[in-house]
Amino acid sequence: MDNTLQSQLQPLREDIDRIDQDILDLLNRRAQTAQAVGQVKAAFDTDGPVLKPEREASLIRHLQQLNAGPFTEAGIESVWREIISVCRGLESPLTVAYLGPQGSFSEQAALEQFGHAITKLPCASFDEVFRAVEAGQANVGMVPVENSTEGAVNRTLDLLLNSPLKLLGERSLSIHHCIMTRSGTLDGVTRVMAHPQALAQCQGWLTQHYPALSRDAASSNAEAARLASEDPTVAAIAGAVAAEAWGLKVVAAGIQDDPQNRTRFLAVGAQDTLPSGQDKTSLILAVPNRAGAVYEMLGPIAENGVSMSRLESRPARTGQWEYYFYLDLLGHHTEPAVQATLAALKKRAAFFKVLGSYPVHI
Ligand SMILES: O=C(O)C(=O)C[C@]1(C(=O)O)C=C[C@@H](O)C=C1
Repeated sequence: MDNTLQSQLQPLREDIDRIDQDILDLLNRRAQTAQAVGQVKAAFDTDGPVLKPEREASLIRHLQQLNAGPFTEAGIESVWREIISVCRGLESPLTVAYLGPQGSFSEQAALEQFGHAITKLPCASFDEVFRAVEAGQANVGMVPVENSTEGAVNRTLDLLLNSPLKLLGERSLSIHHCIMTRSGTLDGVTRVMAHPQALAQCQGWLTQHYPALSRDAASSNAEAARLASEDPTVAAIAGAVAAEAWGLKVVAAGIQDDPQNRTRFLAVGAQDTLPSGQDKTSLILAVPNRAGAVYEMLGPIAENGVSMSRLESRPARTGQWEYYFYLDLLGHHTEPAVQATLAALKKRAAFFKVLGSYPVHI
């Protein structure tokens, strides 16, 4: 028997070649079917969006349930996000706005959520992301809303309060920060730049290792990387993707104070999202400034057996110690228990705004 490595590998690789050809045929059948879906949508729903977040989420969850392995559940999600991305792109291109420039964590979140077959629209600020979607220059926007170390991203909360856009998805990303420079060392570096959130997430490490470096805010980590690529006295804190995007060398990786550091991103758009089977509803409330008001506000949530996964407050800027409360409830706003809860909350609240229902991302 021929026992060389090559002779054993060859038939297995021939198997893989045949399987790949089958997959390719199936992918093309899927792509043609998606094009047919696109034509039906165009015929019935002249201006309706091609993107159906509820269908994408339920289809991926269903495949994960069917999966017998050894292909992993995470693998199913990332592979099908890309398959759907290409199919969706054949129906109609999806433009996604996010805080740039190239290499930002927002870009990574956008690519993980919508796949690589999108048109990217990197913006200079969160405000610009909202403006781009509101003006129809982008179909959706992807913005960070909370970080596990630093808490809420306040600008996003304020924009959600005033924007007509709705939430259509969420995604949580592991955030591993690196410190990077042109040379790969900190020789000659006098200051470190990053988004204030990232500087805060790495403050312990910076104080311990480089207390003398001045810490300067940039509009985004990727922007700090871009600046560091032009100035050898600047180090940037950003993700490894940004180092590659801007030709920088990583001096130290994983410098965030919490190794489990995560950021949750929200997708915003002009469309409503139907139930996917596992959804969240986000809303903003204000209650009168009197004793017991917050306790009473939460009553209908418990009475209807609805779970609250998040409660955040923001000053209402009235100078009266009044607050907006940002709530995430489990369930779609069309589910009876959530519907009853929202109706009761609306009756009690001085301000009430549903931001939208969207598929839960685990
Ligand atoms: O089912 C649809 O509505 C489609 O357009 C197909 C498809 C897919 O590729 O599965 C593509 C885009 C939508 O966001 C959802 C699903």
